[in-house]
Amino acid sequence: MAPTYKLTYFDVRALAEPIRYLLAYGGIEFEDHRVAFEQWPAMKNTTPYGKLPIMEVDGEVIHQSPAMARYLGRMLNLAGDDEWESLLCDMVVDAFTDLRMLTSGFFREKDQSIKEKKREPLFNETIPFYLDRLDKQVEENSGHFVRGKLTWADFYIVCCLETIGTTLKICFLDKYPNLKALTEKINNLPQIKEWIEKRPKTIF
Ligand SMILES: N[C@@H](CCC(=O)N[C@@H](CS)C(=O)NCC(=O)O)C(=O)O
Repeated sequence: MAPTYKLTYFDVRALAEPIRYLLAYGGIEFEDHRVAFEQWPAMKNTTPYGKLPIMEVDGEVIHQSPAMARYLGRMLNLAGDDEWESLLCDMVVDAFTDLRMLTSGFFREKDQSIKEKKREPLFNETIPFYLDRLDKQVEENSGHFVRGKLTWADFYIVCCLETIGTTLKICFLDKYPNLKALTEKINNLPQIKEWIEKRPKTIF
């Protein structure tokens, strides 16, 4: 019997969307469980590290969005062709995560004066620093992050870049043609197009 998959996250795209993309790409049926923010405090301590997303695979709980994406990537032959290429996927996702942590820290910052201090260096230095490099990596790897091959790193980064753009209200892709082309390539895959059409419409 095929394993069962239940993905639990908030009713947003953000860190669950790469997982949803990969499940959709693989034609894997899954329960897309969305928790209301008001329900979360009561649920937090029932999760392994007090965070979402989590995914139940045949009832076993797994967590950490990059680990989940990597797991699905291996299952779907989207982790490169050998250990080295698998490492290349991990490295670019980990580098991207450094950026993501900074942008999500900014987005969540409640103290407006701290937020304003962080704004200029984040928008004018940090984000361009990372996006220049990510764009160059795609250019040098024939349109993907790893050696011209479709990998889970493409899915992970394309989805999370979209969230960075939406949450920080910035349209940066026009400045980064290789990231833009990769985003269009992923979003135009037939399974992903179908998922985008049917997924719930959410704020980010
Ligand atoms: N490293 C984790 C981070 C998970 C994470 O930060 N989740 C946030 C939502 S994006 C969360 O659960 N926030 C609620 C909380 O911390 O109480 C991953 O990649 O899955």
